[in-house]
Amino acid sequence: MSQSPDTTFIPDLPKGPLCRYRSCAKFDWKQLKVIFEREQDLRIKYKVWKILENDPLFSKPQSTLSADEQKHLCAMQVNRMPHLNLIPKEIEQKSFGEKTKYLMSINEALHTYCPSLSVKIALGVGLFNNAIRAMGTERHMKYYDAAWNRELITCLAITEVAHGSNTKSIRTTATYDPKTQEFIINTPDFEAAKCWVGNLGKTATIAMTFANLYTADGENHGLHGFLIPIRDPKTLQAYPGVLVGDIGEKIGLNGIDNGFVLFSNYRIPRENLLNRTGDVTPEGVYESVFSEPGKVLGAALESFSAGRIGIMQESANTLASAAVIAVRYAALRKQFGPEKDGPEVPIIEYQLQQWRIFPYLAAAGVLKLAVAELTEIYLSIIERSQKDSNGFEMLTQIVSEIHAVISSSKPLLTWTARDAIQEAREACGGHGFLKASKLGDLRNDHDPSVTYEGDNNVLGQQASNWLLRQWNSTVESPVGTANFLKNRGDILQYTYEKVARESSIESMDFVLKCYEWMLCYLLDKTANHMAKDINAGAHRFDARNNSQVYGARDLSLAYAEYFALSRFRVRFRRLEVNTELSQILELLFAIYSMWCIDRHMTTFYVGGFAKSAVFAETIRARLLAKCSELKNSAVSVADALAPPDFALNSVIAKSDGLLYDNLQSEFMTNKGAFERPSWWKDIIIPQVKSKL
Ligand SMILES: Cc1cc2nc3c(=O)[nH]c(=O)nc-3n(C[C@H](O)[C@H](O)[C@H](O)COP(=O)(O)OP(=O)(O)OC[C@H]3O[C@@H](n4cnc5c(N)ncnc54)[C@H](O)[C@@H]3O)c2cc1C
Repeated sequence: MSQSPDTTFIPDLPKGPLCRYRSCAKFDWKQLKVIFEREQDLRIKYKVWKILENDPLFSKPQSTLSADEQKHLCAMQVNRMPHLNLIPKEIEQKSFGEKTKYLMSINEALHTYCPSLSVKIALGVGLFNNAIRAMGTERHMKYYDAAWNRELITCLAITEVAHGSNTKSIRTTATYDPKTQEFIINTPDFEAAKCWVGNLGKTATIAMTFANLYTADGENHGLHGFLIPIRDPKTLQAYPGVLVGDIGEKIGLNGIDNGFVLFSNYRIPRENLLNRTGDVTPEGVYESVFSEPGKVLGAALESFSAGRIGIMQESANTLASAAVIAVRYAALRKQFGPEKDGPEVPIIEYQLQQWRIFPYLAAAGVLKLAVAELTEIYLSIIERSQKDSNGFEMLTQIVSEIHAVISSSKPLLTWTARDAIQEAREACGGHGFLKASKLGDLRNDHDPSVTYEGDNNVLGQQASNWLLRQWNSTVESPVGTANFLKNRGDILQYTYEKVARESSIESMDFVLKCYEWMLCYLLDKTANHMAKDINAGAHRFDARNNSQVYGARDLSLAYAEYFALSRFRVRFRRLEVNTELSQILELLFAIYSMWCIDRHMTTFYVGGFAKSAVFAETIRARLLAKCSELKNSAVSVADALAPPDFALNSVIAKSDGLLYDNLQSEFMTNKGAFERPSWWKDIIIPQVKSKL
């Protein structure tokens, strides 16, 4: 066994009522924490949280701010960033992968503190600069530096009023004028106005905008990225020809100014075309490294994968926060007891409560590790592509598998977090509905992540399309996520009895074999369904759309779960940890995987994998037994997943466990709690003289 990592930088937790359960755990929660997250990443996060906690600009507002106040505060906080020295100079010497990982850790820490803040920075610096790297050339590096130094406020404008998911139908035009060597940007009508663009509403000074590139001969060369000045950076006044505004208050993320813009024959220099994949000569001749315009768009959009990975990391943290709040609360909250006048039982003791919240705690642990694995794979591929002289071409080839993993995993992560928040809200009863519980803010700020950077239901189809291509031709899986498909003949013959004979149901192998069967079955079913429709004369488009429900959609999600579970196993096997840590990790795997299989139960029976009730009964009994086993360790697992109190910021889940003291202080000090309302006179009914 290797030496234990240093955990002394992780602050101890205060003693208090949670120690009743903490003392039952057999493992060291800090050691578990550095399994969920690398020591160096955690150090970065703790540093960020400490800096924010000590800066008054980041102290929590006493009351809910208006949308405009939130935007103001968030923009001020963004401006404060360079002065906080979060990024050391040495980072420039690090490899691309290490540097990106460093920035990702900062992003995660900021996101846990305030999603608006991290998204605003990610849009304004991270995504913008990634896109410049992927689509721009040397002449655009000045924008890269300016965005990094906050001299420019940037945004990414893809979506239009009438087109979001279907980017290919975007209608903004950029027509080249060889006489002046400029592009003329035009919005044909309101439906083609760019909209929902983060940072654009009130602040952006430049927009990376996707528009159809037309040459003077009238030919459309497809979508390209353009750097379009929006506002004067000195005055924030919009330039003539640019009609820009804010779309108004949203359900959450109101620290970000989402905006719309219409361009009226607005001219920009030729050099503002991001020309890594396609260019226009000064004379007006279009040149592209790709023969098909569609490929240009695909390659360009691929640079947004890093954003989706960021969303997954953030969602894993949101999922963890929701589970932590629910678990700590359940350990402290008591309701009912066996004896009429006897002591009450903490609600964590109830099987129903365990079954509702422990799968999310387990999911947080498993998915955190899976996302870490995916991040490593992704960064290593990008690094390889950058070293290769023909990097872009290579990236577009290898990336299709990673794209499939990302396209299925982003929905899995964001939906699991969404569901965890709601279950946690209910699991914390009325107090969970208090704004100070944080669950409402978690919900509202997390919610759009199922839509942006690719709507989950649309994105998932890209994964199932890739899987179907593997199924219908030779399997090409350089990352190895679908190599098992080569063995489809045998796998389709699997039954529960056969798999259970070969692999103990306690083992990770058992779970992965169940998944391999399910994926082959869903692929077979979906492919046959499509083929049948096409043979009957249906258009391919309709055949694909009509094979989503109970087919391709389930396939995509199951593939993401399979990826997460199999990468967890890879990481688990690599770990050199003591028995106690090993056992708790296996327990989390067992709970999450049994819970997932239970949710796919219909498929296992419809597809003939299971025939008698034994399979369902075994899975469910095991899920309940494992939840019960986790009960005494759940608080410590939650501690290992939890950010510090400052970032978690939930009055019902502080690490001191003083639930009612903290609630009392919240009730007693909330602004205006004891004040007569200013409008009291409006509700006084004039007293009629008593007739008595
Ligand atoms: C908070 C927030 C921030 C955003 N920030 C930005 C930004 O900075 N820049 C930017 O350009 N955009 C941004 N967007 C826009 C975002 O990218 C789009 O909303 C997203 O791509 C989805 O597009 P849409 O809204 O047009 O939905 P649509 O594509 O119209 O989808 C509507 C519904 O139809 C379903 N649907 C669509 N097609 C199919 C199909 N083929 N099969 C089955 N179902 C289908 C979808 O699943 C969805 O439920 C942001 C959005 C939000 C909410």
